[in-house]
Amino acid sequence: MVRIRNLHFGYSRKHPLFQNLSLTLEQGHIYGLLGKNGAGKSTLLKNMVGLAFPQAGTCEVLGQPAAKRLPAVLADLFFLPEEVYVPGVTAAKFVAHTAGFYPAFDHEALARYLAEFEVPAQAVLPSLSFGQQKKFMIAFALAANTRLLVLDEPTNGLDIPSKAQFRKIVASALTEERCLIISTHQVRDLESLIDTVLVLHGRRIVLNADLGDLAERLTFATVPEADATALYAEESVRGAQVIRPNRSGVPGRVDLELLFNALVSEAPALTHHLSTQPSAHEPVL
Ligand SMILES: Nc1ncnc2c1ncn2[C@@H]1O[C@H](COP(=O)(O)OP(=O)(O)OP(=O)(O)O)[C@@H](O)[C@H]1O
Repeated sequence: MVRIRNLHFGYSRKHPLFQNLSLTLEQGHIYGLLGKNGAGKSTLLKNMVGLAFPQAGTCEVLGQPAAKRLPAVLADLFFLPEEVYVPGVTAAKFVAHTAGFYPAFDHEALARYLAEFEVPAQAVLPSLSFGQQKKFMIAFALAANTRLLVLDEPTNGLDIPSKAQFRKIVASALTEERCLIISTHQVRDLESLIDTVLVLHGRRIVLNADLGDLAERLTFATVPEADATALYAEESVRGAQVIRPNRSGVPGRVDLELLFNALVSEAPALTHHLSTQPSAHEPVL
């Protein structure tokens, strides 16, 4: 679906955002792209959808260079930016004018998603609240039924019930043929939704791991005091939050926020554990 090799990119030559960044994304998965503010999540997504061009290396989407923006690729790819723009027309008119660009567009699914999100289907789009506009565009993006769907910070601006509706709708829209990439810095919004976590840090992808695999390798706990078994520890009001090797092999819950903090603080014991422990999956680091 997406194949990036040795990508170099920066808005100025002096300050590269990515250096030798490589990443492969497959169909049938929901990827969560995590990174600190300014790490370059949106920019990486823009490279994938052909809105920013590699300075070196390659970025292929659906087997074609993303930068070529071939019509056949664009018909099978939907990118929803963080800031949504809606024209001054009704939802019905927007759909009538735009759905035709996506041959697999599913009108019934759109009606279902809008009902779930409680967005009035007949509204003039700019008269909707910002959150409602965003929900309308998320529903449209999912209904476009493209094989590749790229959502940049989709949960920003959504209220608490809408975030749960979002997770339910997105989970229902995944098929074996589709690949969804969702960027966020609000880790908890995606915890129960994604199956693979990508962490962008220090100009490259420092983690590309299946959540089930991580749950088999690591345990996450809050303990009175961290000891030498901890791969990473963080003080909290309730004690020390620790990541340890999972010696039992029984998968538990992955605390994405703690894992993210550990990775961006470049905890050497964790990095070593993840890069050396045997796994049924590809090496994660
Ligand atoms: N069009 C642009 N021209 C110049 N610099 C840019 C442009 N877009 C982004 N940048 C810079 O590139 C860096 C990465 O920005 P980007 O929006 O990709 O990060 P992000 O990880 O998505 O951040 P956030 O989590 O805050 O949304 C930032 O320092 C930003 O200022």
